Amino acid sequence: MTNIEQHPQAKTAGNLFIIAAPSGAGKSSLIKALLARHTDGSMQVSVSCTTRPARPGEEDGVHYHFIDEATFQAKIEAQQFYEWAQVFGNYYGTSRVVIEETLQSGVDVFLDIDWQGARQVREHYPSARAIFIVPPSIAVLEQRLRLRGQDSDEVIAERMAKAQAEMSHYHEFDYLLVNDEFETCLADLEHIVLAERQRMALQQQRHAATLKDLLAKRG
Ligand SMILES: Nc1nc2c(ncn2[C@@H]2O[C@H](COP(=O)(O)OP(=O)(O)O)[C@@H](O)[C@H]2O)c(=O)[nH]1
Ligand SMILES: Nc1ncnc2c1ncn2[C@@H]1O[C@H](COP(=O)(O)OP(=O)(O)O)[C@@H](O)[C@H]1O
Repeated sequence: MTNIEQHPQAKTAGNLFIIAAPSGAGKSSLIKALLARHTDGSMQVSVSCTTRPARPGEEDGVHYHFIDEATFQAKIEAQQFYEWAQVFGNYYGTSRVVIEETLQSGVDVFLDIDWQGARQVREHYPSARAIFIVPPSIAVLEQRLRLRGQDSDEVIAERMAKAQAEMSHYHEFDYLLVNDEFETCLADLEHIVLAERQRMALQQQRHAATLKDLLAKRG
C-alpha cells in the first residue's frame, strides 16, 4: 500500500511549474504538447493578461487575455496579479485567483513567464519548480523566430538583443533543458514534471501522516 492510499483524506494540492525561456526557444510549443499528452484534466496552463497586441491567429482568453494599459494598471493596484513584469515594452501578469483556485483543486499549473516573474513566484511559493529552456544556439533561436513568421524584423531584432541577458538567469532555475530535437526535449520535460509530481505528492502525504500522528498522540 502506498502512502497516498493510506491517507486518502489528505487532499493533494496541485503543483506549480514555471517554464521560462528566451522568446522563440519553444516553451509555448512544449507546454502545449505536454498538455496534449495529459488530457485527464490534471494539468493546466495559466492564461496571462498582457498589453501586447494579439498576433494573427491568437485568441483572446486562449493565448492571453488582451487588455489595455489602464486596465492592467488597475489590476496591479487591486493586487489581482500573482506576479507581473514588463517584457519587451509590454506588461504581462498572472491572475492570482486563478492560480490559487486551480492549485487548490489539485490541478498542476504551468506558468509560461519570464525570469522576473519566475523570481517573484518563487519568493511567494518556494515549492514551485522552475524549468529554463534554451535553444541549441543563438543562430537556431533567430531561425525559429523567423520561421514562426509572426513578428516583424524589428520585433525579432529586439528579442534577439535581449536573449543573452535573459539566458544569463538560467542558474536561478531548478532544471535546464536544451530544446534541440523537439520530441527529446518534450520527453525530458515530461519526465521532470512526472517525477516532481510524485515527489511532491509523497511529501504532502508524509506531512499529513506526521500531523495525524501528532494529533493522535495528543489524544
Ligand atoms: N512575468 C511574466 N511574463 C510573461 C507572462 N506571460 C508571458 N510572459 C513572458 O513574456 C515574454 C514574451 O511573451 P510573448 O510576447 O508571448 O512572446 P513569445 O515568448 O515569443 O511567444 C515571454 O518570455 C513570456 O514567457 C506573465 O504573465 N508574466
Ligand atoms: N525543437 C524544435 N525544433 C524546431 N522548431 C521548434 C522547436 N521547438 C519549437 N520550434 C518552433 O520554434 C518556433 C518558436 O516556438 P514557440 O513555442 O513559439 O517559442 P516561445 O514560446 O519560447 O517563444 C515555433 O515556430 C515552433 O514551432
